[in-house]
Amino acid sequence: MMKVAMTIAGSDSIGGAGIQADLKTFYALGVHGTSAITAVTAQNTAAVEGAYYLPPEFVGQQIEAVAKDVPVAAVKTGMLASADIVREVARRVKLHGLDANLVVDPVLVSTSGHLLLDNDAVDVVKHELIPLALVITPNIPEAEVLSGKKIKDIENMKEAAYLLHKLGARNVLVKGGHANAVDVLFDGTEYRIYQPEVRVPGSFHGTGCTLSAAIAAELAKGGNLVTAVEKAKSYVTGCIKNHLHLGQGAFMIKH
Ligand SMILES: Nc1ncnc2c1ncn2[C@@H]1O[C@H](COP(=O)(O)OP(=O)(O)OP(=O)(O)O)[C@@H](O)[C@H]1O
Ligand SMILES: Cc1ncc(COP(=O)(O)O)c(N)n1
Repeated sequence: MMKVAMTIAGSDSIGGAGIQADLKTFYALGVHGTSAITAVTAQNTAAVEGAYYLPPEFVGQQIEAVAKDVPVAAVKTGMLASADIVREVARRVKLHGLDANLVVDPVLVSTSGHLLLDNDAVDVVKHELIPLALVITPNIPEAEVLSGKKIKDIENMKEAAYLLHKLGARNVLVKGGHANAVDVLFDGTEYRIYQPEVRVPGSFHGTGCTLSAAIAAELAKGGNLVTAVEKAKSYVTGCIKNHLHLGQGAFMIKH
């Protein structure tokens, strides 16, 4: 039977990141994609021009409608917008037993520089959502904010992963797209280094969303985390290699 994955994230009108990237990834990797939208953004490859947050209880209602109807094998979270939405998502994850394969992408700021999570929500993500996660997938700036540690090299990525693991996530993947595209996975005991097949020059929109959605898709199909990350990295590298120059800002990756 086809496996079901869910994304809890924001809508991106230009179709490169957020819910749109996640559903394309789920489709490409052969799982049925479902969604709970947290916010609707008016954005393009150059800027986020506006963001409209949905009421937290309506985010919860979307999760409930899906979870009571189909078996959700894996979930990823992306843009969560406000502290109250984060609290509602954490509550629903527990209520519907969605934490076994929960991938938390702690999205803070867009590539174009817009805040996608209110400042007062950062502590709620740290203390209420991250402890439920099978894996969290911060990029370097997010790992710096969440761990309080400056990151300059792979040793620093390992140190940040170690500190973030203490928040209660079962695994931590620090992504190196903002450096040399080497990613570091820490499971509490061992560090694994994922080398990119190639580091493509340029700035890309939606790479992090795509990677976390691909990890969720591979987990939904029954893979373990180490191979799910490996396959997800290879999927996102392929999308980056096939990028398109559609807009005025960051490149659009191609699924
Ligand atoms: N230029 C690149 N070439 C190859 N791989 C890349 C490149 N940029 C990012 N990646 C890979 O893409 C994945 C996403 O990492 P990245 O650090 O870009 O996340 P992010 O900053 O959250 O993404 P987003 O642009 O969606 O915010 C990682 O596996 C990273 O190594
Ligand atoms: C709705 C939404 N979710 C996530 C991102 C992050 O992606 P990026 O860092 O590539 O801008 C985004 N821009 N918009």
